[in-house]
Amino acid sequence: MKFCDRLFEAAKPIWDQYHEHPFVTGIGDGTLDIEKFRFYMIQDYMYLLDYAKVAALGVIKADDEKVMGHFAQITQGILNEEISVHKSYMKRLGIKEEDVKETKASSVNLAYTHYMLAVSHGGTIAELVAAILPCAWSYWEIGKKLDENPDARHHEFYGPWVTCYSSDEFAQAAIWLIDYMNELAEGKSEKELARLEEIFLYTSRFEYLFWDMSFNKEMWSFEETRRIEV
Ligand SMILES: Cc1ncc(C[n+]2csc(CCO)c2C)c(N)n1
Repeated sequence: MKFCDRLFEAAKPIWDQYHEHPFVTGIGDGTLDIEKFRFYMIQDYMYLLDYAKVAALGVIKADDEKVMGHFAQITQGILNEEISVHKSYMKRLGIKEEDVKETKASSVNLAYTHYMLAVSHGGTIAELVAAILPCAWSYWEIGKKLDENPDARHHEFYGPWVTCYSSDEFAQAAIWLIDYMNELAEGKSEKELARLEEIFLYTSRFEYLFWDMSFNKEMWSFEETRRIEV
């Protein structure tokens, strides 16, 4: 059994819930309230900028030239391709650059990105990969599942999102990270593997919370700052 099979089994109870979440099913059948998607887009745009920084830390932490190049490609892909899907949605939704700059990160978004950044700054390359793997891998799983509905990619509004995340390019990015995680796990002690699994499960949980926060348009769930607008 490869290490990623173990990770997949351990995370299954969390990942199964992504597929049932109303935000995800709503993208698939086109019923998701556009205002919820608007909230998600702005928070996700901020998330991606931090993810691009984490991938750039991969360039720093890796010592193999090919691996360094791959991480550089992830950063480049996010900044120049994935973000272009976000930009086109933002245009359709009338979201301006200033709107994004003026918006604060939600509690879940901040906790998630700062957890990834902390693990990546302080940890090994294996810990960095464990932290970012649920992001790439679970979106691929979600994209594939949504694409099983032949109408999903043709939906007038959510179609481009489904097409983007079920694309071969995203599949390849996820597969590369899975293979690299398996390679990094080889020869590690059970203590080290358990630490990698712990990180993987934490960011898997954050992925669920990100869907849920978007569905509820939740910024900070206490009275004082509830008035922060998006
Ligand atoms: C909260 C959140 N989680 C995951 C993704 C998806 N994603 C982000 S970067 C990347 C490419 C990795 O190679 C992928 C698939 C997202 N957009 N937002």
